[in-house]
Amino acid sequence: MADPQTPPDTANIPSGPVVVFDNVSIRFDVKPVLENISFQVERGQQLIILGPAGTGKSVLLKLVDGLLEPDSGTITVFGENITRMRETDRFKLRNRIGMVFQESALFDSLTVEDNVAYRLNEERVPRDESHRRVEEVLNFVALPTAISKFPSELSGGMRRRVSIARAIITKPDLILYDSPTGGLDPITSTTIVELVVKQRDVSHTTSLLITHRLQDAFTLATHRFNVEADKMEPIPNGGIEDSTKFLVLNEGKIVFEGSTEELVHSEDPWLKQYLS
Ligand SMILES: Nc1ncnc2c1ncn2[C@@H]1O[C@H](COP(=O)(O)OP(=O)(O)OP(=O)(O)O)[C@@H](O)[C@H]1O
Repeated sequence: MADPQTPPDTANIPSGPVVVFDNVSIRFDVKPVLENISFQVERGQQLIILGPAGTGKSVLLKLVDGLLEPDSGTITVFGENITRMRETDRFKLRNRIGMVFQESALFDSLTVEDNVAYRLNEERVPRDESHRRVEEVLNFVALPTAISKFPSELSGGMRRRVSIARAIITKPDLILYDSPTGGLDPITSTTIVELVVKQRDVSHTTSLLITHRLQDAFTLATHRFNVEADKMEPIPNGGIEDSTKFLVLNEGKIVFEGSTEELVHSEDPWLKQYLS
């Protein structure tokens, strides 16, 4: 690879939005989960998805990754309509997307190295190259000594780092984070948020990120990664990261879409209550 610190090669991404939902609906049995959802994510943007439990946030990410198909509407990713795509094409598309699943979703029987190299092994990348890339990416997530360990030997925060390493090893054009800080204590959560900010600011990868912690969402929106100092810092003068946008879902519908400033100044009573 693919030094994880260099920006992805975006030459093969057509210009225009990276993700477009046009009037997308999905139901399970008779239960509507997402209804008439339309939004788009521009290249280099970070879309933070908020909303109460069970409102369809994870389903939305799975639709982007082609793991679920909508009942109606159209989803375009990298300029391609993925709505009724053949599985082989969908597989190729997924190779360009890094997914950080809820609760890490590591394979317990595989070492950290084999978890992180999973996609490289699928692509039959030679073992020495794969090993080098795993080392690089584990350095990026500040976990170089965990390479031979099994997930059960790691803390929750370390497992989350491994999961991020696995998602970024292919240098994806799009990263989907499903609750990367879910279930972690506040201090560990901040270290994971710092890693997400680092990945965002070093590589400028487009991303969608679900979080239940409003504090994490606002940290993402108000901080940047200082490469020289190798740490996250607040944007000076109360600045806002302007590539950050918010989407708030409630009961399967979009109740807010816009910038950080628009979110915090919204007069919508439900939103004010949710954010309080
Ligand atoms: N494969 C599935 N089959 C049936 N129902 C499903 C499936 N996936 C999700 N659901 C249902 O869809 C609804 C939305 O689920 P989803 O996981 O997207 O919510 P969420 O907003 O991510 O919730 P949380 O914040 O708790 O993670 C829930 O009622 C869930 O039970």
